[in-house]
Amino acid sequence: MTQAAANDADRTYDVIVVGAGPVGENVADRTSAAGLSTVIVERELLGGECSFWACEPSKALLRPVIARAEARRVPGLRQAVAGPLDVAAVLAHRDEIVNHWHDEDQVGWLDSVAVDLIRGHGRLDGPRRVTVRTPDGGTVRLTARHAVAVCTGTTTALPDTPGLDSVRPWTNREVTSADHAPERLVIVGGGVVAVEMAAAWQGLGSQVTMLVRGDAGLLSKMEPFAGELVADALREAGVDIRYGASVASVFREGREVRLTLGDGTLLAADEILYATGRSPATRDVGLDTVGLTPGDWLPVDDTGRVTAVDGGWLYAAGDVNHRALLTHQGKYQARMIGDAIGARANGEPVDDAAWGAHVSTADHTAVPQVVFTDPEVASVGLTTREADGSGRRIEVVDYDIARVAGAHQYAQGYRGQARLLVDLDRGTVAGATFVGPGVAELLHSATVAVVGEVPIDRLWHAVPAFPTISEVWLRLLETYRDRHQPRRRPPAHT
Ligand SMILES: Cc1cc2nc3c(=O)[nH]c(=O)nc-3n(C[C@H](O)[C@H](O)[C@H](O)COP(=O)(O)OP(=O)(O)OC[C@H]3O[C@@H](n4cnc5c(N)ncnc54)[C@H](O)[C@@H]3O)c2cc1C
Ligand SMILES: NC(=O)c1ccc[n+]([C@@H]2O[C@H](COP(=O)([O-])OP(=O)(O)OC[C@H]3O[C@@H](n4cnc5c(N)ncnc54)[C@H](O)[C@@H]3O)[C@@H](O)[C@H]2O)c1
Repeated sequence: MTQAAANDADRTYDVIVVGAGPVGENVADRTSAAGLSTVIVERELLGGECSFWACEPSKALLRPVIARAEARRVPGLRQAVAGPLDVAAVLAHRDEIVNHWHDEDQVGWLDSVAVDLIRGHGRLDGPRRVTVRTPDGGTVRLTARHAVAVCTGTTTALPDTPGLDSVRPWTNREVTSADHAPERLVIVGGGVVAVEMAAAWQGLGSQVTMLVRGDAGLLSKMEPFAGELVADALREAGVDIRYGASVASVFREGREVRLTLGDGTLLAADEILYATGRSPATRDVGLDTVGLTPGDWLPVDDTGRVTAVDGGWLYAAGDVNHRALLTHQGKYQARMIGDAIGARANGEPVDDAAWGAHVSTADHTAVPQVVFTDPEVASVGLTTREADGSGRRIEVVDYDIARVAGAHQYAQGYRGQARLLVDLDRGTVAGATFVGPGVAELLHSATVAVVGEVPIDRLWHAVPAFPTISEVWLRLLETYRDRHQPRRRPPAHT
């Protein structure tokens, strides 16, 4: 039964989940599957940021931009896609993907997995208790027999730049739901949201200017060549990327946003997007009632229990625990956490050894991510910088993907780069990064290799089909082998 009555007095459930983004939904699904009565509290739309203002709409905007760029590299097809995109059709498709910002599909799914829904703003109210302020002004008081899971996600972190309050800056919400391409769009930031949205809106007709602080380049948390290749392509698409650029002040005059940069440069735009990272949505969830500080992230152990709270009843999953701000990784945590809550409540053993059924071990060593730009960036596990500080003996193996036969078939003038990090003591892959058109679907092979700790010797038997871009695996193995077993020179023929 969903949509529990708004002012249904006090109610008791086995499990209360606050926040019905992709992560909260999955926690609730698993606790319900364990036979626990479960209620989920959501103040906006079921499906959360990801479904309506992040992953889904952003990928809908990017897909035609990437497809067109790729088609333009295929001889014989290039001429057919020389023109501009049909922006109205792209936006209409985006609207369909987000179901016009309605969540009845998710409500139906919740019903099918026997989870109750209460619409409203949830706040902790002491141990195991949650109070919900409902849209009609009512209050529902909930008590959990076993667990409360906070899955409230994040919002855009905005700096305190003078004037920012008054300009109505775009965040991920406006940039993914806009109904037209602004003529001039300034993007502050050089991370994942910034590069994806720069690619999308430049492709849809805006003149994009990126203001990137410092000199670390784009995508600074990834291998440096990732940001470099993406920057090259963005520039070729017409994006103006300015490094070492900060916004000193900003104001809106009429419809125009006026900026003064740190070096005194003046800039004008129609909209300004802040893609400057995320803040936990914990300011108003009653953390103070359980001894925590409002606005903080919620660090957890590997079974998802909030470490700073006694009693083991409070869990946090997804963005809000700050482990990996990605939908798939949050949903992975949710499955483990939901099952761990179920095991504990049912008096069953908790399998909390590394890689066990109730722990999110992969959060530490094997987080996959794809950046959906042209070229795509796909990475999992350690980067070279992380390896440097890890104390592990790591060897870096690089290969130019353009030299792979599958890449020649894929696109004329293919540009791409692959990097494997080999753990020399274990003889396994510790990390991988692929940059290039069409590499997103290569990533899961690397994730399996990292999580499965597949020995390099065994990887020789995983034969990539010819002529696919996956043959880069073979070239990486050959590069590694030839370094360790230099070719011997055959004797001269006499
Ligand atoms: C532009 C953009 C693009 C992205 N693209 C990708 C991508 O392609 N792939 C990927 O893996 N990740 C992507 N991400 C990250 C992804 O969106 C997040 O990792 C994911 O949404 C986290 O899910 P969550 O359930 O933890 O939080 P959210 O999706 O933020 O959901 C939290 C939910 O909790 C609700 N809530 C909050 N407080 C309360 C309260 N007090 N009471 C009741 N309900 C409450 C909110 O309304 C919301 O529905 C992207 C992020 C952005 C900003
Ligand atoms: N395809 C995907 O998987 C995908 C897509 C989008 C977002 N996400 C996730 O969402 C999260 C948020 O993305 P994001 O791009 O907002 O964060 P991010 O941490 O990737 O990048 C933030 C950027 O803003 C800059 N910045 C921070 N504060 C600033 C300030 N005060 N002034 C100027 N610049 C500042 C940083 O230097 C960095 O370049 C990330 O963790 C990301 O993994 C994932």
